[in-house]
Amino acid sequence: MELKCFDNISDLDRYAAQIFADTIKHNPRATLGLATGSTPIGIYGKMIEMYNNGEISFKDTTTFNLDEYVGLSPDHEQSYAQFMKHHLFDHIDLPKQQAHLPSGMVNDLKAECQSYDRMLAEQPIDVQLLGLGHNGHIGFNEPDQELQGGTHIVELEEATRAANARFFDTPDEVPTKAITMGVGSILKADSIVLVVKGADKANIVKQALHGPITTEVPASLLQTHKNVIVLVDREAGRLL
Ligand SMILES: N[C@@H]1[C@@H](O)[C@H](O)[C@@H](COP(=O)(O)O)O[C@@H]1O
Repeated sequence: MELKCFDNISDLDRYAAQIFADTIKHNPRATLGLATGSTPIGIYGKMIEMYNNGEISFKDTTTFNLDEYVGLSPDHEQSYAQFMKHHLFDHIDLPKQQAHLPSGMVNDLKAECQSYDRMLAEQPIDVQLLGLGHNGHIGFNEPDQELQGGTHIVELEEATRAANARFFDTPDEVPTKAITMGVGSILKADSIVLVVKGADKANIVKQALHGPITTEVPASLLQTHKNVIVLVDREAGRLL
């Protein structure tokens, strides 16, 4: 695992975006694993700048997002589908049919999980972007006695719902379930970029990187991957 600590958030965001840009330059047909949450917003901003400068094009890339809420339509303002449109997809040349998010709106969620896994198997992820939940979750893989390998439906922890309530009008509106890529699928990515920002994540990032490998801290399983780069700001990195 490689660790890089940044004094300046803009430098961190540029560094992360450059990893994705380099991947696309090396292979214009690359498959990118994308994440939501507040952490990647600045990174997407830098990717858009690079696209606008003519440095990169997404026209032949494929993207897979980690997760989506169950019960929110892709038009809902707080759906991850809207998040991605707003923060990245509407500003770049990625063809719509090459941008994949699991759907939390279909009747047969089990079939949706299987179909997402099939697509992931056909187009393995070259580089996966990850944020970190306060409880150590990655995607929406919550701490548990066991973790699932493939895409599955998860019951969100109250703490996770509370953390994400800031994006909704009222806390009750935060969905109770999500569909998420499993830890197994995340670990299949060729390389992983874990980004952690803010003092409130200092403790959990320390546990994830230096604590025991345990399903109770899903991000700790990243210690088993051969090619992970961890980018932290000064506050998040203060205990490392
Ligand atoms: N499912 C997402 C995760 O993919 C994300 O990493 C996490 C942290 O979010 P933030 O970056 O806003 O702290 O929140 C959500 O629960």
